[in-house]
Amino acid sequence: MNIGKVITPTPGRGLVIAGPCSAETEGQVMQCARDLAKLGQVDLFRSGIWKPRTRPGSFEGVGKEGLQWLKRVKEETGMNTTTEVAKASHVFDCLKAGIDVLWLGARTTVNPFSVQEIADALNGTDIPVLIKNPINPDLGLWQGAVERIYKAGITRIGLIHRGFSYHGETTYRNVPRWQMAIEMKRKFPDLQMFIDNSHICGRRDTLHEVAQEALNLNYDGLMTEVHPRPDEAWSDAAQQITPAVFGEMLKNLRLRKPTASEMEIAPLTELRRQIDEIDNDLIGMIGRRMKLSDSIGEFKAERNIAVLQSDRWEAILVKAAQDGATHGLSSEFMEKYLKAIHQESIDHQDAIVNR
Ligand SMILES: C=C(O[C@@H]1C=C(C(=O)O)C=C[C@H]1O)C(=O)O
Repeated sequence: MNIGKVITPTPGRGLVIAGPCSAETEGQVMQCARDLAKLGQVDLFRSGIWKPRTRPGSFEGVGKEGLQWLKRVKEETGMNTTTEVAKASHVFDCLKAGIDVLWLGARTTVNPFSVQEIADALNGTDIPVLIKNPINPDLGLWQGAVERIYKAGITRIGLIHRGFSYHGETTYRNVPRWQMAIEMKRKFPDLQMFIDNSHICGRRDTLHEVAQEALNLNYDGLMTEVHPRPDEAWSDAAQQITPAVFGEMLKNLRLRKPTASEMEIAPLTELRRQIDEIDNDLIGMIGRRMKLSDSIGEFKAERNIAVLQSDRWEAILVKAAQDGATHGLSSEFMEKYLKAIHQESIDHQDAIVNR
């Protein structure tokens, strides 16, 4: 793949996409745009024109009319503009109105029919496209959307990480699952990656820390929802902030260098060698552990005993959580690590008892 940048990087600072969740009135859009333009750091002004809402009856966007407001934003402030498209007619309307960048929302990425419809509508154009992750943590859908848009001839594509829907207690509106984004960066190293901290957080007080985490992970920039009067916003009020608060946040974020010169990172060579050695030892030890599990599997096979032994497993989990804590390992990590080991151990024994 030969993919170009959606936004040309500005040395020394991260890229910034900002604007209200929804375009509500011309006045609201223009006020937000003027205040954001004053910050002098906004590369792309965002605003939802068509809003995919979970249930009917809530504000579903102003529609086509709002595109003219975005046009005015560009004329008056010089900022490029972007909005979400969810079907072919949206694409045509945006192209006609001179919108600079389009984005596919999470509810679109999740549906290959919709993505293909948009890809077909884009064919023959060269407008840049940003693709949000799908609602559910399915990397294939995110990857598939990139491939469909690329096949339509679009050569400037970027990714927006907006987190994943999660059923259960969490402090996030959409859990980040950073590993999913790291994996997408591995698959598509040329694509710019933006953090949509607004949709991950769903609230104002954690926006900064999530944006900073993304910069620590070498993201190219952020997309944040900014509203002149957040509390009065017609959609997603709880996660929007004023242009002034946003400006403060930008000031306090620290951009990290992607890497450093060979000479500067030379001291890491020895530490990395030691890590390689430990990884090697760990793999060897896990292999040995599986051999013991195989022997237990043989024993169970002979006597027709169940593979899963819940009491033993529970005892291992409890002890490991304590041991892990004494070595500074989080209980979340210990649990994930042991579950992976346990599953491999079960798979080994299954192969034996099913023989
Ligand atoms: C190895 C055993 O079989 C299973 C695998 C376990 C493990 O890998 O630690 C623990 C309990 C069992 O669910 C066992 O019974 O001890």
